[in-house]
Amino acid sequence: MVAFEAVTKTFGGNGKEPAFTALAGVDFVVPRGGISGIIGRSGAGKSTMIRLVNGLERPTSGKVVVDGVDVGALDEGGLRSLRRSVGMIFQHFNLLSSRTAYDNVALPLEISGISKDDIKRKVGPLLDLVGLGDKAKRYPAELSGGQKQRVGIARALATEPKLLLSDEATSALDPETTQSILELLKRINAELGLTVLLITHEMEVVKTIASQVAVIDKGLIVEQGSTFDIFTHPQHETTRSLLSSAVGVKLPHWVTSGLKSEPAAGDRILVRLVFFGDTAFQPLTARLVAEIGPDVNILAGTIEEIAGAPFGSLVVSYPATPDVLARAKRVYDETGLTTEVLGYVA
Ligand SMILES: Nc1ncnc2c1ncn2[C@@H]1O[C@H](COP(=O)(O)OP(=O)(O)OP(=O)(O)O)[C@@H](O)[C@H]1O
Repeated sequence: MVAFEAVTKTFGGNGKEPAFTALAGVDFVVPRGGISGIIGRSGAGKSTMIRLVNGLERPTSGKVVVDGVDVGALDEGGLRSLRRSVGMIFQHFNLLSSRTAYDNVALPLEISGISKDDIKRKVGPLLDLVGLGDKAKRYPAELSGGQKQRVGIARALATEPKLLLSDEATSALDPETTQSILELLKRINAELGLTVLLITHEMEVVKTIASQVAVIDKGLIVEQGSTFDIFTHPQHETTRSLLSSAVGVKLPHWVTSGLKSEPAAGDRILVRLVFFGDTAFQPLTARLVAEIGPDVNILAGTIEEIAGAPFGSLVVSYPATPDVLARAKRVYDETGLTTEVLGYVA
């Protein structure tokens, strides 16, 4: 649906200031009908990517292709029709405060020259779809953040786009409202078959709804793939650091403060066990205890859902003696459990 082909984008460079490279050669494909995420820190180049998709910027080199069309080569008329087929939602909703929810949703249809009757036929069902059928006459000031974003979503859908771009759409919302907006986006994606491309700095957002993700750092995609793979096997340092607060268990300070990289006699080993796929459904802790004996401590654990699949992580400790270590290894080898040695404690 969208393809970035060796895209670079530099800003400035024609006056006294040197040119700034916002995108340094990006290759990225957004499959049709899916939900894809681009995640990165502030200034990484996320918004620039979105602005290249809807033609607000042109690439310095390379191509951005949307639904078979080279966006950089479009004239004004071409850009207008592109923008009708690409909906957009924003962090701060961008609603007109002088217009009711109904009139905000109607705006893109008015601009397209659609008759009042046809607008009426469209706006009502759109407000129903986003759960605001009873708020048509409310002004933005009378709506909560989540409700405003629902109006934003209905407005973005008014021109029946094939692609929905979401620029930090949940960043200004509390966690509960964020979840409800993400659920709505998921439903729209499934019911309308709309392709969704979202940019965010929040791993939670990607984890909840995106089936594939690209991690951008200083204008380069450093890692991309299925959300589950990226979350469970992050390769790049930026991904690991973005993930650290979103996935897996946090060890208590009293554990981390005493952690050593080499064992001394009598120490215990701390191991993170990661469960996913087939291993998520096996009674592995019982097996571990049966094999090692009762001296297995569970220090922390969680099971969460990543892109719809279960992912568990459990931190255990047991004596770091050769005999126990060999028995534990046998369990891991036989079950295919993924493990990571975190260190040793006295
Ligand atoms: N029009 C512009 N002129 C000059 N520099 C720009 C322009 N637009 C973006 N940049 C620079 O390009 C870099 C990438 O910006 P971009 O807005 O794409 O980042 P981002 O990942 O979306 O960050 P944020 O999450 O903070 O919005 C930043 O350093 C920014 O200052």
